[in-house]
Amino acid sequence: MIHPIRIAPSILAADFSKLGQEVRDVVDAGADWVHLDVMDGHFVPNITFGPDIIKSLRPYTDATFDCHLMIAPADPFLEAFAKAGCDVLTVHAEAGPHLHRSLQTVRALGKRAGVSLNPATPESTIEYVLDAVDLILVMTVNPGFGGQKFIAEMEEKIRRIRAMVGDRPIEIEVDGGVTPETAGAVARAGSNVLVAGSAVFKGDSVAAYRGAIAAIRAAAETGRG
Ligand SMILES: O=C(CO)[C@@H](O)[C@H](O)COP(=O)(O)O
Ligand SMILES: [Fe+2]
Repeated sequence: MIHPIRIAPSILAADFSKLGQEVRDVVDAGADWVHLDVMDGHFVPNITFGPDIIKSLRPYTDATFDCHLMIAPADPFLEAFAKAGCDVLTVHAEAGPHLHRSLQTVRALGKRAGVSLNPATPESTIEYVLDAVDLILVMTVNPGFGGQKFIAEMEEKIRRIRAMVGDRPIEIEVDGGVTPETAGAVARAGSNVLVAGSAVFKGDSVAAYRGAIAAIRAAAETGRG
């Protein structure tokens, strides 16, 4: 199944003193989804925000809220993130021993279930949960921080995941170091949702956000062929 290219700016790189406005601006600038990086200082060495902040951002746009949960355990918090207005809830395969249960819980909450793999985690980890998954997020940096360098070895992993998914209607997302320079390769390998934090928010105006999103989208469309 061919999904559209979607650009999902990560507000991790936005100005935290005016997050609502940043969300509105980046959607006005052409973002398809808004990527929300939730970090707990335990699963990853950084802390960001939780469901209350996400709830406060919800009125600023109708765009899909793509919630990347870098927390362990995740299960006790899934309902709170669902109620906060997240549309996609992605848990890390490494975050707990009962991945299938986490994914079932997300779907039971009426949300799309995502699973994320750290760079060192092989795609075989998710082979037996594919029918419980709506989205696979391939980390192309080690999670925890924005502005890191894209790990090129992940292109092969995306390709293998694309083949493993087959005809299932699963979206493949890439996250970390995505720029107009790397977008073509990840789209060619088979991903369709491209997260970009610093590449978008390094701009200082809505016009700059629009230019960056358009450049990433154009590179992805060209790469996909
Ligand atoms: O999940 C993460 C980091 O853990 C990402 O979503 C980053 O926020 C992406 O930032 P850039 O690499 O695009 O600057
Ligand atoms: Fe992320």
